[in-house]
Amino acid sequence: MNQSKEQRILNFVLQNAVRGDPCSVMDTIDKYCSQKEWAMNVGNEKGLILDKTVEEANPSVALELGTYCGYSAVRISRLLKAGARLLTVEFNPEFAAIAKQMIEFAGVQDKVKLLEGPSEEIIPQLKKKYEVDTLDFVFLDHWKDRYTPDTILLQECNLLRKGSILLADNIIFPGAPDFLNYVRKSPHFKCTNYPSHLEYMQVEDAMEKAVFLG
Ligand SMILES: CNc1ncnc2c1ncn2[C@@H]1O[C@H](/C=C/CNC(=O)c2cc(-c3ccc(F)cc3)cc(O)c2O)[C@H](F)[C@H]1O
Ligand SMILES: [Mg+2]
Repeated sequence: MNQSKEQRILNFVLQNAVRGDPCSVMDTIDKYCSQKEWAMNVGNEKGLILDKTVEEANPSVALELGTYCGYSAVRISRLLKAGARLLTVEFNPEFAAIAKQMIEFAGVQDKVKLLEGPSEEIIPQLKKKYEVDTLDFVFLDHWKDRYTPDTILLQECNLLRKGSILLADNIIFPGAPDFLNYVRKSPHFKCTNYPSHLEYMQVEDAMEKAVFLG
């Protein structure tokens, strides 16, 4: 049975990256996906915007929606302070299995909890089952039409506090127009746009930061 692209990416990391070195894992994925097979990792250009936003948030508890191969889970968790944790949500079992191995190879498994299942089911469980009080940082990078319903669900579940920072990928390409509308029109969010480019391509893209005002 021939391998998936995601399996090929993982194998390339296992054979070429340095075990326990998150930057080496990120660089190796970026090398493979820019030279051999494109994949929807946030990449290094938008990754720098992600880094700066994580550093600004300095989260104790961070949430990622859409783990995929684990590139941004490694990227985010490498910046977390001692005792801080990232909860990352992925409902595709193949992707979850790849991401789990990627996270362990990078040596960040003690900071990352991969939650397998749909975000709409997991978000309502975060307080009771995963002992979350509120979220300091949320990275949205899953299906683009789910950004808005999940942002509303996070509020309904009382998971955001004054100053919680949301960062959304792919605002231009593939685009998340309803999310952009929702957060920019809402009196509960202060929004900032960060123009960038689609990962590994010279196509315009952007990220949107939305700070919850309470
Ligand atoms: C809905 N609830 C979910 N719960 C848990 N895991 C989920 C859920 N929904 C999806 N997942 C999981 O999250 C991931 C989904 C990522 C989607 N990302 C993209 O589509 C995406 C697409 C492009 C793109 C650009 C140009 C082009 F020509 C083609 C594609 C670029 C990007 O940076 C993206 O992020 C994963 F696949 C899915 O199982
Ligand atoms: Mg993306």
